[in-house]
Amino acid sequence: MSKLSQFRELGKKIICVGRNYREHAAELGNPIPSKPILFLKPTSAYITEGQMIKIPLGCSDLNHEVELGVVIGIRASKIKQEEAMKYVGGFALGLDMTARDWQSEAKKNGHPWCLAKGFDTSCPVSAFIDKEKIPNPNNVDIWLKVNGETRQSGNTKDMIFSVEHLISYASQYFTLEPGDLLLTGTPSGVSKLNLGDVIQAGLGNIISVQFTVS
Ligand SMILES: CC(=O)CC(=O)C(=O)O
Ligand SMILES: [Mg+2]
Repeated sequence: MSKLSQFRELGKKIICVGRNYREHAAELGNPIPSKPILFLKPTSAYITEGQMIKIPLGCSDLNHEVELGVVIGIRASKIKQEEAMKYVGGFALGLDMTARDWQSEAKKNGHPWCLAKGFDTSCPVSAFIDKEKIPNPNNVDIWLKVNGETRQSGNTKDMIFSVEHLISYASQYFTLEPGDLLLTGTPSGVSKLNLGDVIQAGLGNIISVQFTVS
């Protein structure tokens, strides 16, 4: 697997992890999870560079969440943490775009986050990153700027649950298939976006992307 088009075409699922960084859980007033919090986005949420992030109709608080994405390379079901990296095909940078006003409302009412997290254009992604370029996914700088100003700056070493733990955990419940994308949660610094904002985000100097909000 060497091209983004492959993971988009093959990918059947976008599995996301919530509250995987203590500081992000704290900034939204959420408790620290004792096990991974998983949710799904539809693959219709994907966009790639050159496409615009659209503020969904009626949303008044669109937020950015920059995340390390793990692209599954080999079908995996009920695998152990120790063998998890064998199933990784590569990586990607992903943005878990979130309608925060809708998510807050859903949380208050005990409703699912489907609309708040899964609307069209809610999953901008980078090109596929070869596995060898990230020998240790649990120690990668991750950053995001809006109009040139740094908003998120973290490192995956601060994740509560490691990449291996997340893959193993998710595989106990979902069969992971080649091309599936696992978004591993966002560090602190999420903030509101406005029409015309330009987002730049990256993993250290391994990869960077740019998207405009329209
Ligand atoms: C509170 C959230 O939106 C959870 C989430 O997606 C995260 O990355 O953390
Ligand atoms: Mg997220």
